[in-house]
Amino acid sequence: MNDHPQQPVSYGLGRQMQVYMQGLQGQRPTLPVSPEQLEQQAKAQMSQEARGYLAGMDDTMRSNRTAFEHWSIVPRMLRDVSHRQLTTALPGMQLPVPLLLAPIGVQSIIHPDGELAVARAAAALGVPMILSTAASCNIETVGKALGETPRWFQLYWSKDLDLNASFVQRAEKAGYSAIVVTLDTLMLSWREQDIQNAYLPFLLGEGLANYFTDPIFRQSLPQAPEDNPMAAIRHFIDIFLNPALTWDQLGFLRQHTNLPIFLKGVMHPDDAQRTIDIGMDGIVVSNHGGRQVGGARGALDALPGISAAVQRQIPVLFDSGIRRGSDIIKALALGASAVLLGRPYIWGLALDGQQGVQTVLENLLADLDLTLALSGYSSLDQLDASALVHE
Ligand SMILES: Cc1cc2nc3c(=O)[nH]c(=O)nc-3n(C[C@H](O)[C@H](O)[C@H](O)COP(=O)(O)O)c2cc1C
Ligand SMILES: CCCCCCC(=O)C(=O)O
Repeated sequence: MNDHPQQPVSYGLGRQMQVYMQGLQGQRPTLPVSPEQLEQQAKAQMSQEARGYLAGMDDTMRSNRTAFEHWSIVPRMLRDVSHRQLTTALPGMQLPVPLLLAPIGVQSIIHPDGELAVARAAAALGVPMILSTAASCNIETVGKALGETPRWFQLYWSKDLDLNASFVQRAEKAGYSAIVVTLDTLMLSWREQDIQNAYLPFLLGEGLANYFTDPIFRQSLPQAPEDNPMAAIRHFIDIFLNPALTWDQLGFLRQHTNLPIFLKGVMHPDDAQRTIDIGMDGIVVSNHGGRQVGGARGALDALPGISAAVQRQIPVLFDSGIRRGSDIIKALALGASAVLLGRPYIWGLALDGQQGVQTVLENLLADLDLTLALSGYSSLDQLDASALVHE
């Protein structure tokens, strides 16, 4: 089954046959295979607060999905797709698959093992993970759980420059190989469900592991967070909100790390050009999964214009609305080098911890591998806009 050394048996045909063979022994998949059913089942077992926090603006999330529906793959036939290549090259690194786990904060509200369960699943499959600044488990502990698996660190740029530098240095020391600075969350949006539930996990001290373990953060407090958590939370809120941030301040990061720096949340070609002008290494086209700007453009609709502006000078990554293998193919054909998976792995986490995340990833990679082959492509670099029509 696995005659190609670069392809683990769990992709494509291997995964498909494994599931059918288990069916012959009376076993059914433990998690829903369809993303829609997975979402429904996961939400049904979450607390109202966790479900509300995971939500986004309905209209922007709908735009994200509609954008995918307007592009169709045009399959090509008889092109020998017996050996597929899912690796993708980014500056200074080779990714085993064109997929990374998007930074998602405060996973302890979804499952008690949170980011650790996700890291173990990522490590089992070699899928790179991006750890959020607002994680419920710290940079070093998650780094250890990942072993040799590639990991990136997502930075929320706070008002405290020394703290930003400290986070990046900790990430570098713990083996993280890129920094992702998120631009679209300098403040939290008007989140209707959270407001209705009067719930924000950070105010309960959740999702602050990186802050509470940081020497720079700790030295700004009157007392240690363990002794006076409310003072620590108040200081966090004070420095987190940073609406005054501008492009010219990002250069500071360059002086503090040699790691590649990606800017996440770019939705306009001029902002993509600005990213190149200030010497950054990559872009993540994203509207934060429809969580920040209501009435915003679907992220995939922004991708062709940004790819055209960037002209492959730096890699363009993509997220917001990836649910199936065909979605990944569409994003890659429109110029992305890789995609970030958001909520689907969190639904797997909610339903079955580490195993749930692993199953979601195995299914998605199998779907990607088969859809790529059946569309007539054997490697990702063959994909371009000619693989699609817009209708
Ligand atoms: C509950 C939740 C928390 C998130 N936390 C972060 C975060 O801490 N940092 C960040 O850059 N993006 C965060 N994101 C955005 C994701 O990285 C990603 O952009 C988004 O989930 C992609 O959309 P999708 O979920 O529709 O695939 C979060 C998203 C969700 C759903
Ligand atoms: C006040 C802390 C906000 C952290 C934001 C985490 C995030 O990106 C999201 O909820 O979305």
